[in-house]
Amino acid sequence: MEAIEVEGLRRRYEAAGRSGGGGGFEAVREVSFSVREGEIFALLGTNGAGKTSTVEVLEGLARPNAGTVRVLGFDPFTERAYVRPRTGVMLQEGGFPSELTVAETATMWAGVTSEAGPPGEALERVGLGGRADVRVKQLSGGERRRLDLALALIGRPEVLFLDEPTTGMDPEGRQEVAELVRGLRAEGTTVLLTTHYLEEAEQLADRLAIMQAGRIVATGTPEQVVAERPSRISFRLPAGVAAERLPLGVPAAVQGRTVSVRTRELQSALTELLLWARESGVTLENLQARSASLEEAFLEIAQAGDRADAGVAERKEARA
Ligand SMILES: Nc1ncnc2c1ncn2[C@@H]1O[C@H](COP(=O)(O)OP(=O)(O)OP(=O)(O)O)[C@@H](O)[C@H]1O
Repeated sequence: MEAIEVEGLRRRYEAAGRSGGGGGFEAVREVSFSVREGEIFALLGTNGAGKTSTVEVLEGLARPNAGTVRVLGFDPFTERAYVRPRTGVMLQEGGFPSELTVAETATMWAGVTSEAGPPGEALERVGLGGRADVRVKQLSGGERRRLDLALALIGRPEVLFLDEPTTGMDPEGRQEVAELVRGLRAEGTTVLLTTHYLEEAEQLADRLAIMQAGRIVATGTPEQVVAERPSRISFRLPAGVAAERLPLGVPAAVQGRTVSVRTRELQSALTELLLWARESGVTLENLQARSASLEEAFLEIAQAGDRADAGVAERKEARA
């Protein structure tokens, strides 16, 4: 069953001082995706792509301008009473009173959460068990994110929204949160997260969507998104061999003595290259062949989007 369903979602911010009609800014433009029960789904995109604007609608904090959104089968805005107790939300800025201690904050939060578990258990889970008596204002940025996460977990949610959960954490902290999120998935929790750490998304997400200027421009499993991008072969140009003599059908870029080739046919290009090297009696030093990473795929998509935006701006200028 689908835990989250988004169909044709649009969200517009009205220009200051006016409502309805034209003007304003459309931050989310016809976004559709779904997240299955027990799945980890990552929403990725450059700054301002529309991730938070989308997630806020799913959290019931804002009403869509168009389209439909369902969380556990309910409208999170109009049927908030059914959805809210079953979801956990970790916002980008928790904003809790900084004079309270970690334990007091968790206890206070448990008091306003229906079917809350023991606050201490949630703190232990995020590795803050030993920091219970520390005031919130004395926590590091990464520890505050952990506290935000503990609060999101207190109601033992079926669906968990994590908006940039690991921002400000050191690599070890990020790894711990990744482990925790995997543990939650094993228990059947559905997780929707936004992140700027692409490696994190690649390792953690069952499926993901990349947003650009309010639209989804790529979606699928991390492997599917990456598979659409060319792989890369690189090696040192053997002494006495001119780059033009290389057998690769695809244009190779030569920088200094390093040759790099981008290809969608990694296996056949590599076979061709290795056969040529054997026949020519040359050694290809520093030979590397690898599929694109999610980071490369992301950058390529983002740059293509920027070029498209520039094209639109140019056309608009030409018409003006
Ligand atoms: N309250 C608001 N009023 C007007 N415009 C807004 C408002 N909130 C966000 N925006 C605009 O909507 C766009 C999308 O913002 P959003 O915060 O959803 O992006 P994001 O993908 O979450 O970015 P980030 O990665 O920086 O958090 C941005 O251009 C932003 O400036």
